[in-house]
Amino acid sequence: MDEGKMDENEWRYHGEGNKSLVVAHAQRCVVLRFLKFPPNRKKTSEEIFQHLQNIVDFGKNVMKEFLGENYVHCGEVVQLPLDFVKQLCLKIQCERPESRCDKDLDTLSGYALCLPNLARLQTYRFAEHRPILCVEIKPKCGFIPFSSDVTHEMKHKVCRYCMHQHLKVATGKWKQISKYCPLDLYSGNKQRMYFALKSLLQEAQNNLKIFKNGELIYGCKDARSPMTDWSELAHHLKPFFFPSNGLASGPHCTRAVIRELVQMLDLLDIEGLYPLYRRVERYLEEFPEERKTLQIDGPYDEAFYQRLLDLSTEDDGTVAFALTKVQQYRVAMTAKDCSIMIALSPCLQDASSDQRPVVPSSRSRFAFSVSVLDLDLKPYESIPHQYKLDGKIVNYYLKTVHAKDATVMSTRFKESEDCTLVLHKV
Ligand SMILES: O=P(O)(O)O[C@@H]1[C@@H](OP(=O)(O)O)[C@H](OP(=O)(O)O)[C@H](O)[C@H](OP(=O)(O)O)[C@H]1OP(=O)(O)O
Ligand SMILES: Nc1ncnc2c1ncn2[C@@H]1O[C@H](COP(=O)(O)OP(=O)(O)OP(=O)(O)O)[C@@H](O)[C@H]1O
Repeated sequence: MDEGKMDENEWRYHGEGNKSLVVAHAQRCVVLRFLKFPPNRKKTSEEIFQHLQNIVDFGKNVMKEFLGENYVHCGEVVQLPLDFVKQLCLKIQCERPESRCDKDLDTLSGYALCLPNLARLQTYRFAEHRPILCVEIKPKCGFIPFSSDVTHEMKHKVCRYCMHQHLKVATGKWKQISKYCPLDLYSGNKQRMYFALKSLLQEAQNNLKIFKNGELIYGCKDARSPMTDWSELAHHLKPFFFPSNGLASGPHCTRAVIRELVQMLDLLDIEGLYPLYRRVERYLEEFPEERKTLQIDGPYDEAFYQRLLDLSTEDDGTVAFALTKVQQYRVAMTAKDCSIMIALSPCLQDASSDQRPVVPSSRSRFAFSVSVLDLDLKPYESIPHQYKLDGKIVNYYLKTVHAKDATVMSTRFKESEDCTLVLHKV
């Protein structure tokens, strides 16, 4: 990319989350990922550069180690002409979903991340004439906490995602409860995985997006503008799968990535972690200058990674123990909130001779690539928020859903809500 000759007309809005906004190049397989901030919270250019560089280092030194070299694309920090960024920001503003406009794209620093466009195939040079389908799933936390610090019995039965659904609908984030449960998707049981994918299709929320040739064709921008028309989706998908019947590769690829268990670095659950966070906090209040030595805000280097590998849960009362658990928790939180992109492109019968990974479905064959994205380390400061939110989710669930079920129909809870059940009624 020639940063000296940037033209906003060559870029189009691609998507955004809570903290960053992505634009894709119209011809080339690259995207630019910009940070976003609330209007009154501006950061200096130097802080933004450091933040982006930390994201790259964390991807390189930590997440590649946990998830595998092939699945993590760290990209690089680029400096862009401020004029280009300002024009681009104006150009894409009308395409942004209303619910995301509480934060502004950073147009002051000129820094962004340049990454491969993961909605395209990553395993070989992209041939422009081939159609590409890409499924993006944000699976969320796929296990029930096993820590003895958990105080609510319900957390051993109903997973955080399923409980959180009730609070999200009550607060108007989404209109209806999704039947998707991450434990189904991660189960390895075909029927449960099928149910999970079907439920994602029925109620995509921010957990499922489908792109065709890089354009979003299925997904939910926000509760106000759902974009989930099944017949339109079928129309888009038909050329990919007809005459074979059924999606072939998604769950298998996903499972290969998920098997790595990074999420389970959350060994103590937020309930067990919070007192350790407080211990680190007390230490930092006394010795603020130690923040750097403890690598709270980076650098996320090899030494940082090595310390994450200590899985002991025996608390010797030290700050070092507390710090290790805090850093492991931050990594687990990151893995619980990342997305997986599976790009698929139909290929010819002899494609295996090109040494591309190929998924055979009943009739068609697909070259594919799998990538994990949004691997920014969760901030240390978000731990108190996590602690409060956890209590809020469980209490809301216990007060409303479970209480109602217990009085109206005592057996209904077990049948409909228990995430540890193996089979679903379909
Ligand atoms: O807490 P959760 O589970 O609601 O996750 C938040 C996500 O909400 P979700 O439930 O997936 O709709 C939330 O996603 P949305 O903004 O709702 O699309 C963010 O990913 C948030 O991360 P961050 O604060 O931007 O780093 C996520 O916050 P973290 O908990 O990962 O810090
Ligand atoms: N390298 C990439 N290639 C293609 N699309 C991407 C890439 N990176 C991000 N995207 C798209 O942009 C969207 C927003 O990116 P991302 O999830 O990183 O945002 P975020 O604000 O950091 O997320 P969160 O809401 O979890 O904080 C993704 O859902 C995905 O569709």
